[in-house]
Amino acid sequence: MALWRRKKQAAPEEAVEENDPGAGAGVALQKKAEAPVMIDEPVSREPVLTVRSVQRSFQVGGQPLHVLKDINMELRPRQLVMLRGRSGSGKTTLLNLIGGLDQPTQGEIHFQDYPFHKMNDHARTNVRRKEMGFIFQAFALMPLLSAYENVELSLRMAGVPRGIWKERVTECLGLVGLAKRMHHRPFELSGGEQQRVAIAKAIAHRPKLLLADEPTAELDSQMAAQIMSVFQSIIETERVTICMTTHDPTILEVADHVYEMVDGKFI
Ligand SMILES: Nc1ncnc2c1ncn2[C@@H]1O[C@H](COP(=O)(O)OP(=O)(O)OP(=O)(O)O)[C@@H](O)[C@H]1O
Repeated sequence: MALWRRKKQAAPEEAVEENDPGAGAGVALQKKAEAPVMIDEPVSREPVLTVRSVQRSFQVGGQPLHVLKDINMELRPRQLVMLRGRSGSGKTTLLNLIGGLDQPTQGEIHFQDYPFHKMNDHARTNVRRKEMGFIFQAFALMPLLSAYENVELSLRMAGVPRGIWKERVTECLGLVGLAKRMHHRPFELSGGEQQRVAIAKAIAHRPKLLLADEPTAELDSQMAAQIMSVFQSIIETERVTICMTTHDPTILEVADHVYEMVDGKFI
């Protein structure tokens, strides 16, 4: 049974919760090839992000360690792109560059019209706050705040006017199927539910690009499928592009593109 169908555009609340592991429903991800055609506004062909001839080295014990070697890639509007590779292959290093958290040793990174490779920390931080969402360990949920307050915090940080917080927080928690868990704190939620709050938090300020580092790593296969279903859903409803790292071969089928990384290069 498909977990979520684009044609129907069901409320994701319904889509996720009908597949609650407790309900015994089977979880099957919707393959890209089977996606029904939607009548919608045209999607721009301009890349959201371009990576050109990027290298990243670190000095370790006085010697250069070449972690990324001539990386070229593109992220297009409303794509779900996965970076796959063994531990230590360089996925997180690349995601950090894409997100403007770090800069390349050589090469160019363009996020929309912003040349990240030339911009200073402050300028990249400003772009990141407004235009990007992160699902990284370092941007984890605040343990003492409820799901609602966690999402609200990200709107506050992004400088979104207070008057629209309530509506947007409620909307985002609904999008990830957590309308009924709004006032729970992280420890009162399952691992998959916590990850869904992290998604709501990352998309609340309407970023163009959502970056996720191993978003399914701690989850069982059914919960991982739910997270991928939420990603498919928000690509449509929020018109966001998603780039994520993964080790998990079972979720690759929902990607628009998979970049396979070995020893700092794409193969
Ligand atoms: N700041 C740094 N200084 C020195 N070496 C680093 C630094 N950051 C990453 N590395 C090295 O770069 C290599 C790639 O690390 P990275 O975290 O990108 O791999 P990964 O593919 O994300 O691995 P995992 O799947 O385990 O998270 C590793 O050998 C790591 O030790």
